[in-house]
Amino acid sequence: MTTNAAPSRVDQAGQAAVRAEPAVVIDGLSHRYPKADVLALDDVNLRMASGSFTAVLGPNGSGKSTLFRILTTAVRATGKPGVVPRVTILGHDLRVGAHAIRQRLGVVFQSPSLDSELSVVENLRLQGRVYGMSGSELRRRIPERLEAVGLSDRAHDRVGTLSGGLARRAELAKALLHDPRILILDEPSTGVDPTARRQFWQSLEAERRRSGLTVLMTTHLTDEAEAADNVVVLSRGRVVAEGSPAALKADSRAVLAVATRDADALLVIAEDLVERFGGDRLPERVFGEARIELAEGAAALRWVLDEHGGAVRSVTLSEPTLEDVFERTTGTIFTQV
Ligand SMILES: Nc1ncnc2c1ncn2[C@@H]1O[C@H](COP(=O)(O)OP(=O)(O)OP(=O)(O)O)[C@@H](O)[C@H]1O
Repeated sequence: MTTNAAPSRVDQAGQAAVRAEPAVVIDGLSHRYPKADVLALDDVNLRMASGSFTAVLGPNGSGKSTLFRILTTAVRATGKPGVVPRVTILGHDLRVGAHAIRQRLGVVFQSPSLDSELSVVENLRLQGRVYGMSGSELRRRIPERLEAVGLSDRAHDRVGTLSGGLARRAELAKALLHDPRILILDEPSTGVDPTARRQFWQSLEAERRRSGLTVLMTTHLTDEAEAADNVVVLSRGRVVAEGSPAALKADSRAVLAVATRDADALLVIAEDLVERFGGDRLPERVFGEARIELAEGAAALRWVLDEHGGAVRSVTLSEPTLEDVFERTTGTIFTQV
């Protein structure tokens, strides 16, 4: 018998538990490329809440693309001896549920995946057929998606004639065509100018608000990572930092940057600063400039000017940025590739 009674406490608790279930659960994920004998991922553990936005930052070779390939089901994780990785996406185990996962996953690749000889609409029709969409469904969805990414007026143009930024938005329309629950993007703004990047992100944000999409993105750009709910920093296949951008910066100390006229003087000042103020020297971004992360920034700044004012060309004290967090945790200079 069915009733219209309000859900019991147990039902409500059960529904809340379902809602609270993370969209992505990664436990003990390792991957070794057997031929090269490279351990590209080493015991990665992550949770992605449903509807959240996670950015994966890391230097070249840190394992970002490997993580992307595994989560998009293109590569099967090898694990490590004695440890079977467990990856669950929308409740499906990646090892046995890859087909079900693909139906609910949208993917934006770093390199173009659209046929440049076909129009935007023709590309989307092809994509729709891959997902088994019917004619009427496609006729409804394609204009909807093109409008969402601001490409309605270019629908019948050949993809090869679009600017880099518009082509990226066409890629986004393609990835969202089948209404996925999770969108995974691999460095989506590589080579795109700042205005086009902003438009791409506005389209994606609008889609997130509309549909509650869960987003995972690998990136080299800290300004993109700033917009994420959770930032994961990868280095040599391991997660070396994780948290909201604000929490990651709050865990870091102020950064004092000192430049001198003379390289020997710089060495002396940097060593003294580390010894006196217990700072950590960050990788050198600009030749002849030492950057030191320390707790007593203001006192250190005064000390540099009092003791070494004559040798100093410039000295600045800044709040930590995500670049600083990246450099401290990976030991690698942050480069915008
Ligand atoms: N197909 C492959 N065969 C062998 N080794 C690989 C393969 N792909 C990646 N690797 C190695 O695995 C490690 C991680 O590479 P991966 O491409 O995942 O890093 P990444 O963070 O995406 O780097 P990038 O930013 O340069 O794309 C590197 O040491 C890389 O050389």
